[in-house]
Amino acid sequence: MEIQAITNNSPVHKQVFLGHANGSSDGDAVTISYPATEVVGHGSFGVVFTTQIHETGDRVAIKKVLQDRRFKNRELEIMKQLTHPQVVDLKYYFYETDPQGEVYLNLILEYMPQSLYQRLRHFVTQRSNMPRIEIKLYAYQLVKCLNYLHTHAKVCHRDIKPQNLLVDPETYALKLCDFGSAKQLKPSEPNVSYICSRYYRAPELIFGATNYTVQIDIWSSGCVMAELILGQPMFPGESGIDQLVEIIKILGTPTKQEICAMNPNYMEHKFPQIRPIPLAKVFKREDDQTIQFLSDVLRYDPTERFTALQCLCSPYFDELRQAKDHDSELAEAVQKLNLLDFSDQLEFDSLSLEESQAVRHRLQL
Ligand SMILES: Nc1ncnc2c1ncn2[C@@H]1O[C@H](COP(=O)(O)OP(=O)(O)OP(=O)(O)O)[C@@H](O)[C@H]1O
Repeated sequence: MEIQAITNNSPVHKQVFLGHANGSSDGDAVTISYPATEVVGHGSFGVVFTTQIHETGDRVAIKKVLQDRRFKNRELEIMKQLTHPQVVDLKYYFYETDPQGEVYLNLILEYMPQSLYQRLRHFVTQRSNMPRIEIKLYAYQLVKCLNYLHTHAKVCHRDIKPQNLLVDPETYALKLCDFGSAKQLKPSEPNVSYICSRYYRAPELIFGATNYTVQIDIWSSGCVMAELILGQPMFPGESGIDQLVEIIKILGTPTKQEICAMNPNYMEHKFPQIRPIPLAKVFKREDDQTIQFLSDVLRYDPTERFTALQCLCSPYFDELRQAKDHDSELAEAVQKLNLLDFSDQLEFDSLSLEESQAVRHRLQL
């Protein structure tokens, strides 16, 4: 879904709740005003439009979704808990009722100028490639975001794709949006496997697993990064099962052990034996570190697949860490985005003291 806005002059005044009030119920109410906007873009779950808050001058995106009165809105509950530089911030929210009595929830979000999908299309239509360093900056921010989401908030996004990654090509900032499919996964409770957009679905989801982990987001992230390099989806499946065929064409047939790691209940083991194509052949112009990173991330076995923290520590990102010693455009971007700053409370809180010291050392902090 794209966003657009047509504004007229009369401002709207709204009583709204703060996105991050203390306590679990609706927090403090404040009044804000903004130019009336007419919605033009429609998505599967609602509409998103953009405006500017008069009182603060902040540009925002307002996502309006139909609220089922029987349930708490999970997207709202999750967004209220999240604060991280690589997560689109929930500034305020409010409810409104239309003349038919339907209730809508409006999420007022920090605005970002483009999606990564639009950014990639810009290069594809110019018949050029996204610069390698731009890909690396986005990939780093994505795994930094996932480390926070998976280890601190214990949330799995479940719909990582270029359309849900918002970027600012001027600063190279990247932020994750659309927590409409996100969920806190509990090891003892099954979860539906029919989530995530097709090209980015982890193989364990295609195998129908209901005991999957946050590692499904890592697979999707690998697919996104591969797409930024190739200029097109790496696994463009035409249907649910064809998605698996596309994966097998490159990674080869999964072994029995790998199938068992993806879904121990999957009994059908009859697959044609296809040999893997080395990733160095798929990504002919990429260096060894890039190839190694992609092969660490695009693994069938979710327990073998790198975690977000292992991704952050990958030598692939050393170029960003080393940039701080140079006087360059890259050093400036890394510094302005605070990419080498980590919070013990938000990003390393699942680690022991020794582990977090070792990680800090590896991340050259
Ligand atoms: N904070 C934001 N700033 C700018 N654009 C945004 C923002 N949030 C969402 N968008 C735009 O709106 C689109 C749809 O947003 P989102 O994915 O949250 O809605 P959705 O109804 O879940 O959409 P979908 O059709 O993907 O299911 C995004 O792909 C992006 O282009």
